Amino acid sequence: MGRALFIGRFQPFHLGHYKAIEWILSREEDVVIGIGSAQVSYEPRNPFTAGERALMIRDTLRDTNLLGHTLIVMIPDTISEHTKWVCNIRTFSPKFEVVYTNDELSRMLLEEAGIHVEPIPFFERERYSGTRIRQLMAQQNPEWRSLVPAQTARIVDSIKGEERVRMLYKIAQLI
Ligand SMILES: Nc1ncnc2c1ncn2[C@@H]1O[C@H](COP(=O)(O)OP(=O)(O)OP(=O)(O)O)[C@@H](O)[C@H]1O
Ligand SMILES: NC(=O)c1ccc[n+]([C@@H]2O[C@H](COP(=O)(O)O)[C@@H](O)[C@H]2O)c1
Repeated sequence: MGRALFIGRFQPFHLGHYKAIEWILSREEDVVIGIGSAQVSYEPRNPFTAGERALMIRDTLRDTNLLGHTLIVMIPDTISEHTKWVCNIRTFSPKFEVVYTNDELSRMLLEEAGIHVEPIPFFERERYSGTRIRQLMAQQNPEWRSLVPAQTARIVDSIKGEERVRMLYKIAQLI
């Protein structure tokens, strides 16, 4: 039991992410939630700002009493300078013993830097996927609401997020 880092883009924060955090906290004392691609927003694959994503996570964890075991940090990308990304992680996160991620590029970069990496079991991956949720939002299909915590849905509504995703897909000619 120590401190872990869990990295993701959380576009948006969904129930698969929430179950992953519960699972990590069944093995670790504390989890640092690293909001990856923190500098990116208003893109079809990354519609929400780092601040909006932080609110989705904070409000969900506060209402489920996990907030006291978590810390949210922003991790900006180093775009094509992949070897510098681990340096960003060390700059923006407090020290940790292990990183949880299923992203293969992240795993490779972290392991090459001598960091211990563990995978996360997927929870109902066919349902809980950021890509699928953004597609449903772009189609204005309310099914996305059953795939995210109520607190995420509330933040998305407060920023007219469904309309934003639809517009971003339209601009990119994805719908
Ligand atoms: N349903 C899930 N169960 C467990 N872990 C998940 C689930 N969905 C995503 N994760 C993991 O959470 C981390 C962050 O994921 P990310 O923010 O990319 O979500 P995603 O659903 O994979 O989104 P996208 O489809 O936009 O890539 C990754 O390691 C990812 O594998
Ligand atoms: N060079 C880089 O900036 C670099 C390399 C590997 C992963 N990452 C980031 O790590 C995060 C991985 O999270 P996902 O599991 O959501 O893909 C993403 O934000 C991704 O951009 C960044």
